[in-house]
Amino acid sequence: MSILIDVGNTRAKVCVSVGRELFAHKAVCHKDLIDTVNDLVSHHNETELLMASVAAAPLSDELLSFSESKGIKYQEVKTPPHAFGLINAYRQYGNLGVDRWLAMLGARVECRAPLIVIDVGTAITVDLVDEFGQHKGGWITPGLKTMREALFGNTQKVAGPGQSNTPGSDDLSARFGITTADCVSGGLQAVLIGVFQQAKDTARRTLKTNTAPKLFVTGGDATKLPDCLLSESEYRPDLVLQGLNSYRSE
Ligand SMILES: Nc1ncnc2c1ncn2[C@@H]1O[C@H](COP(=O)(O)OP(=O)(O)OP(=O)(O)O)[C@@H](O)[C@H]1O
Ligand SMILES: CC(C)(CO)[C@@H](O)C(=O)NCCC(=O)O
Ligand SMILES: [K+]
Repeated sequence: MSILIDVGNTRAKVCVSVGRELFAHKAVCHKDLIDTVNDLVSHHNETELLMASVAAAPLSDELLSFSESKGIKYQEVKTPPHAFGLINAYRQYGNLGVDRWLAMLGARVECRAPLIVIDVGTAITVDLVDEFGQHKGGWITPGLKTMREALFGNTQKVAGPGQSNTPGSDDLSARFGITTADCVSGGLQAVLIGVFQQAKDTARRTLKTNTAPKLFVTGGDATKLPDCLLSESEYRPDLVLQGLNSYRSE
């Protein structure tokens, strides 16, 4: 039995794994991580901690000390040049975010055909993998909350109390808004639709094929994608944790 920890820039995602099965999922803010892990450790014996982080180092150090104090095996996964049949496209392989690496691994477990992973978190990342497991590269763009905060932080009149600024299932990008709230929501949806469309086009051109690769979506804001994007995607909330599960030692 292992405890898997995916530390993102906004939140940490934690779960317990037995074989291929993941359960007891939790998403917590960084300051609650140790307590959450401690709670899981006290309810499950013979555990090992497996973690991957794109956040600042102190959290990894805290988890290491915690594991040592409990006498639990601890492993931090870093982005490798290749592993489990997946090949990193970055020449400076360690610079590729480990969450991007693990999400691709998680998708590859399920699909050996060409695939795109779109992770809608603090940042939105796009990554393409071909049928041979070769990562072909990707994109990094601001996430929804990051875009909203940048917009509101740099304008006087765009943010306002009571305005709903999250894109919903209503396709606001199909028409133009006539309230500030609709203009912002529609604008964010248009950005998302543009990223998806461009990802599919660029993937087809990169792979020199007319077939669109299978599209996997994950991340804390994936459920806020407009219906037209969700309906063409495989939604896997725990893709990064699934990838991390490949590293279990048991
Ligand atoms: N309870 C919550 N607390 C904070 N953010 C939440 C919550 N529920 C959903 N979200 C959304 O999830 C987004 C973060 O997604 P996620 O947790 O996947 O990011 P992350 O893994 O921390 O970030 P990244 O991997 O990009 O560094 C936030 O921008 C926010 O809009
Ligand atoms: C892009 C994020 C923030 C997405 O979580 C993360 O994967 C990261 O910090 N990456 C490092 C830069 C890179 O992947 O090139
Ligand atoms: K993430």
